[in-house]
Formats: sequence, C-alpha cells, structure tokens
Amino acid sequence: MGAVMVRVESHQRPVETRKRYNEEDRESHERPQEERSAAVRQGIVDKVETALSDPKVKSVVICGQNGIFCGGADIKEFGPKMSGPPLIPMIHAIEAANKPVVAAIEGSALGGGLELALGCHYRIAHSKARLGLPEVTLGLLPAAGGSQRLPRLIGVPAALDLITTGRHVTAAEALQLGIVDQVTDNNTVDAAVKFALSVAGQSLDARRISTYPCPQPSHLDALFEEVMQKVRQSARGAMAPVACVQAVRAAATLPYTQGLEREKELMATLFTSGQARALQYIFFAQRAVGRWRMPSGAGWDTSKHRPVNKAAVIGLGTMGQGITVALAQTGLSVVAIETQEKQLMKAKQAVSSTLERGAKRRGVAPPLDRISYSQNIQAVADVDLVIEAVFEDMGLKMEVFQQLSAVCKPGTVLCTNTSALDMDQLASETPNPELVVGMHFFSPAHVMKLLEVVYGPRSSPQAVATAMQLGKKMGKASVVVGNCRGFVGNRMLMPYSEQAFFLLEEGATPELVDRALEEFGFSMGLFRMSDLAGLDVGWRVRKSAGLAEPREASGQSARIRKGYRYSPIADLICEQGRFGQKTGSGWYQYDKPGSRVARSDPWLHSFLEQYRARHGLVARSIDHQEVLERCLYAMINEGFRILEDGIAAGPEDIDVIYVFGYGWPRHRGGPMFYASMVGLAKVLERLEHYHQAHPDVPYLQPCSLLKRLVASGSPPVHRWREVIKKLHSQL
Ligand SMILES: CC/C=C\CC(=O)SCCNC(=O)CCNC(=O)[C@H](O)C(C)(C)COP(=O)(O)OP(=O)(O)OC[C@H]1O[C@@H](n2cnc3c(N)ncnc32)[C@H](O)[C@@H]1OP(=O)(O)O
Repeated sequence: MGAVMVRVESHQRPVETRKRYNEEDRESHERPQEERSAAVRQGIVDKVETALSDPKVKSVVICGQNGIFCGGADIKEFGPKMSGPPLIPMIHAIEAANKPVVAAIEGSALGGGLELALGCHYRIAHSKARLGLPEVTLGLLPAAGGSQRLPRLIGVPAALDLITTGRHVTAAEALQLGIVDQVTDNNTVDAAVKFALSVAGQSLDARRISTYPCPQPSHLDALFEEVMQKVRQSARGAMAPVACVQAVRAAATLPYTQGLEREKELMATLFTSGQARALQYIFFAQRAVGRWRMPSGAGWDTSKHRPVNKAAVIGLGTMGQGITVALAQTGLSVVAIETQEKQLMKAKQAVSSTLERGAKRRGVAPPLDRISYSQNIQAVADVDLVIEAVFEDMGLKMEVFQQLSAVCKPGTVLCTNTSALDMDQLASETPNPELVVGMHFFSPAHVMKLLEVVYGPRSSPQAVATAMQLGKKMGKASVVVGNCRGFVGNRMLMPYSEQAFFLLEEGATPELVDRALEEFGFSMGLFRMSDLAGLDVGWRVRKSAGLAEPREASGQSARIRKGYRYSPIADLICEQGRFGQKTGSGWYQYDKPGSRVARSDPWLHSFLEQYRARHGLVARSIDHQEVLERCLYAMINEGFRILEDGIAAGPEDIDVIYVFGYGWPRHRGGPMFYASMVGLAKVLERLEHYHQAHPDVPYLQPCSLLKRLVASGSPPVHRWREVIKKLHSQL
C-alpha cells in the first residue's frame, strides 16, 4: 500500500446519492443530523490515525464524496452542545503528521472544509472547484485556525479580502494566491494520489502553515486602520466583519498559539450572538423560498417548468432595459420591443453600454448579439416567455396583453412587471389567464437580487414554476407571492412610509428619521431612498388610489382620507416639482439634477415649520427609538396581515424579500425574524400603545395573527407556519 484515502462526507449531498453508501456509511446516516457531523469528524480522526500508524502507508489523501471536498461545518449543528471531536485538534493532528497529507479538492472547500485543507501539507484542486472562508456571511469567523493560517499562507491583504467578504474563489485564483499547489482538469483524487506518492518521504518541515511567520506588510498599523474603517462602514453594525479584521490582525502581530487564542475569544462573542442566528436563518430562508407552494397545494415539487430559451421584453424604459440586460447576461436570446423609435435607439445604446461594462469587468465578450430590437410586437411570435414592462397604466397594459395573446405561440408564459396594478385584472383580459404571472423586478433590474413572482387565482402552477426557474437562472432570490396591492414588499412599505410622514408632522426631520434607520443598519433611510427612487412614483400611485387629491391646504380635512389620518406632506413636495435626485431636490437638496450626495435642505425645514403652523401641529422632540418602533413595528404588523391573508406562505418569504430587495440589514434577519428577536409580546404591546395614541391610524392596530402568536406563547419563527395553517383552516 502507498497512499491511503480518507473521505469527508458532506451534509449537502443530494439525498438520493446517500443510497450509494456502503454499510459502514449507512449507519452514520441513520443518526440525527447533529450527530452525523460529529461522526464525520470522528471518522476523519480515526482513519487518519490508523493510516499514520500503519507502516505500509507512505502518504494520505483526504477527499470528499460525490465530487464535493467539504462545504464546511453543518450550520444546523451549531448550538451550545456540540458533540464529537472538535475541529482544531483534528486539524492540528493532520498538520503534525509525519507522513504527507494531501487534500484532493473537488467541488467546494468552504469554511471548516478549507480550514481542514489548510491543515494538510499540500492541496490539489480540480479546475472547477470553489474555495473560500464564508463564515463572515453566517455571522462568524474562520475559527478552526483559518484566520491564523490563511494570512501566513497568502499574506495579510489577500487574507483580509477573503475572510472579511467571505467570497468564494475559483481554483485558478486559489492557485494564483498560493492557496493550492496544483490545479487539474482530470480526476482530482487520482492526481492527488500520484502527487502524494511523489512527495512520500520528503521533509514536511516547510509544509506546516501554522509554523510560517506571517508576512509583514509595510505600514501594518495604517493598513489595518484603513481596512477596519472600510469594513465598519460597509458592515452597517454587523459584528462579524469587524471580528474578522481583529483576528487577522492577531495573525499578523502574535505568535500562532496566541493568535489562535484570540481567534477563539473573538469567535466566542460571535457564536451565540443574535446576529449569527439572524444570518444563519437567512441562509436557510433563502433556500426555503425555493420550496414554494400555492394555496391549491401545487408547488415546487409537483410543477414542471417550461423551458425558456428565448424571451421578449416589451417596453424599454429603465425597467425594461435592466430586464433585457439581465436576460442577455443569463444567456437567453432576447427580443426587445419598444414602439417609440427614439426610445428604442436610446434603450439600445444604454443596454449595449451596460452589457459592455459588465463584460469588461468579468473579462468576457459582451452578449450583444443575443438581443434583437424591434418596434413591431409581431417579433415576439416565437418566444417562450414575455415580460411586459410598459408604463404603469392598466389600459395600456391590457392592450399589450391582448396583442400578445394574438401574436405569441401557444403556451408562451405572459409576465407583467407591474409593481402596483392588479395582475389578476390583467389576466382576465387574456384568453389564457393561466399563462399570466407577475415578475416584479426591482430597479436596476440587472443588479437587484430580488424577484417577486406573483400568482393570481387563475395562474397555472406551470407558469409560476417557469417564472421561478427563470428567476433562479438569473441568479435572483425569487419568492412566490399572492396578488394584492403592492404584493409583499411594497405593501409593507406603505405603513413604514406613512409613519415616517406622520413623524415629520409631529416634529421629526428627514435627517433624524434616516439617521435612526441607517444606524439600525438600513443601507439608506426612507427619505434618502425615496429621493433615489423618485418621489413621483409614489405620488402617481397615491393619485390613482384617490389619496393625493388637491385639497384645501389647511384645515382638518386636508389630513384625513376615508375617515383616517393621512399626511399630504409627500404630495405637497411633489407639487413643488421636487421628485428627488433626478430633479436636484426632494427630501434633500442635491448639487444638480442626477447628483447623488444628499444635503440637508433649509427650504424643506422651513416648509415643515410652515406646514405644522398651518395645521396647528406643535413639534415635539422625537427620539430614535420612537422612529424605529413606529416605522418598523407598523411594517411588521402589515407583514403579519400578509401572512394572515396568505399572500406570503411564511415569514421566510417576507424576510428574504426585505433583505434582498429593500436594504433590510441582513444581520437582523428580516422584519419578521427581527420581531421574533425583539419578542412578539413586546411588539404587540408597543403597537397597542401607539394605536391607543393614534386610533385614527389602522396600520397601528395589532393584527390578529400577532395576537394569536403571542397567545400561543410566542413560538420561534420556524414554527409560525403551524399557527398560520391552523388559522387558515379555521377560516
Ligand atoms: C465551528 C465552526 C467551524 C467551521 C465553520 C464553518 O464551516 S461554517 C460553514 C461554512 N460553509 C458555508 O457557509 C457553505 C454554505 N453552503 C454553500 O455555500 C452552498 O450550499 C454550497 C456548499 C456551495 C452548495 O451549493 P448548492 O447550490 O449546490 O446547494 P445549496 O446551497 O442549495 O445546498 C444544498 C443543501 O445543503 C444545505 N447546506 C448547504 N450548506 C450547509 C451547511 N453549511 N450546513 C447545513 N446545511 C447546508 C442547504 O441548506 C441545502 O439544503 P436544503 O434542505 O435544500 O435547504
């Protein structure tokens, strides 16, 4: 015997492949999940020990099963009680071995998987493998020696980049960085065995990374200060990226064993933190939304999507252009339709230059020839799916859908990108309403990761499956939602922005509200975000809903609609032609139209004072806590209503929508998870308090699902679906 192989089992292996395991392995698969990982570690410890003590074995190769080296620790195993042998001594024992140990990396070597590979003396990777230390994205740091070994191996700046972002690198980049010793296009295990035999008997003194001195960059202090500042700014309150910088600093400034102690200390503060729980929740929520289900019971596991190779986009405004870019970048043939010649030319130029910029960044050719442009809707005759993105006008959309029904081949899925109109009304105007679904993209559509796939009562599961599959192919976090005004995301924005307007009436400024929200972790406060999106969009929606009617400027009626409190502040701002960044003023002022730097606006402040005086409102002092409670709890309350109405199937759907589409801080897990962390009883109590103070604001009236959850002992978020199911079955 020359080299012996030790296999690492991955928990993310597809279930059906588990059947192929031998008897010894099968036993470990019958164990509960948390014990399985412990058994994997025990298996490595035992097999490495046996190989090292066997004089016939000259070297050892560690590989994975089914083409995956190791995706890292099982996140579900994390908890106060972790059984089985710990990772650090296991990796140390491998590194200390007196026979060469080679990692054969296929598929992924992530987190603890890469830390294990870093403990080996050599690493051979397949060219398609991906490597990384993504712990930071789970609210953690690489605490099995990874934060100490990686800087010693590849230097401080490169290690800081990988550890603080958690990004995965290709095998080619890993080779360039010095993480792996060899990359192969052939059978990785064969290559590793050959390599292991070729180095058998050679000295391993220079192969133990923990013994390397950490390369010292010049201006070490300045480097860490700069990185820390950058990380703090982009972390928006997340603790893990900051701890990652501190751990790498320990690697650069302390001997290995002391650095390891620091790594352990830092990990201890993260491991049980609410932020780590939130980030790990979002990891699973992102995957859970793919297991969608419609009220009929049809879902991801029972519905087959139609293949989509060619798609059309109708209407080449900002959204249509972004969708065209996204589809072309996904590799689809795209027919882009715009009836106005001038707009068509403008759009073609904009789409081409976006594709060229993106291709240059990725070092590939721009997929310009995948798109054909036309003014004639007949050009969509042979496409598999159409996305309509014309102006938000029901009459116009209905006309387009009627034309599409006449032109498209049978079975073409018809999608509307409406964000505000009734998708079902639109479907009712087509001869095949079962083919109609909403695909609600977020602007810019080629950048934003969220897609709401909206079904109406007549949408077929196949049409939903097709839109979901396309969203997945486009790399979007795609969430199936029911049809209602604003769907999920925009519906929850209504109470959020309404509270913000009321707070202005009561004495706050846009700066105060935005500061509170940004300190909470939002990428932008509500007012800065509205200026970016354009204030005219919401104004148009409010006008079409009969809310933003020109009224008497003062007097009680100006602030009441349908018997409830209403703030016309945003409408009055729009009446001044202040539509945000694009006009150079909105809630803030900008140097010129299109400029991005928001400045405090004295005009706005005196407008607010005059407004309050006109309406007999007395400004009071408002603190950040009130801003957060009123804006966020009103939004969360609407989230409970959405669950109660069955518009979203579970809290994970809402949370993924908010994290991926609305700048909700990921380390707070989304609004519904946040509510569970705050405590449902507390959210209920604060809503009751504010509703008592503002009985004319229906959004503050606690939703009955929230009351029911509190009455049933505030179960954790993953158990809410049971309560919702019970509620629906009683209706
Ligand atoms: C004590 C601390 C020690 C070490 C620290 C760590 O190692 S932390 C973990 C670090 N590793 C990761 O963060 C990797 C996370 N996983 C991924 O990036 C991807 O899953 C992966 C491995 C690239 C595979 O991607 P793919 O698209 O092929 O599959 P998918 O993501 O849908 O996952 C398939 C199912 O596996 C589950 N899963 C994946 N990773 C983990 C994990 N680390 N722990 C537990 N479960 C995991 C995933 O949820 C999927 O299951 P499903 O039932 O469909 O939700």
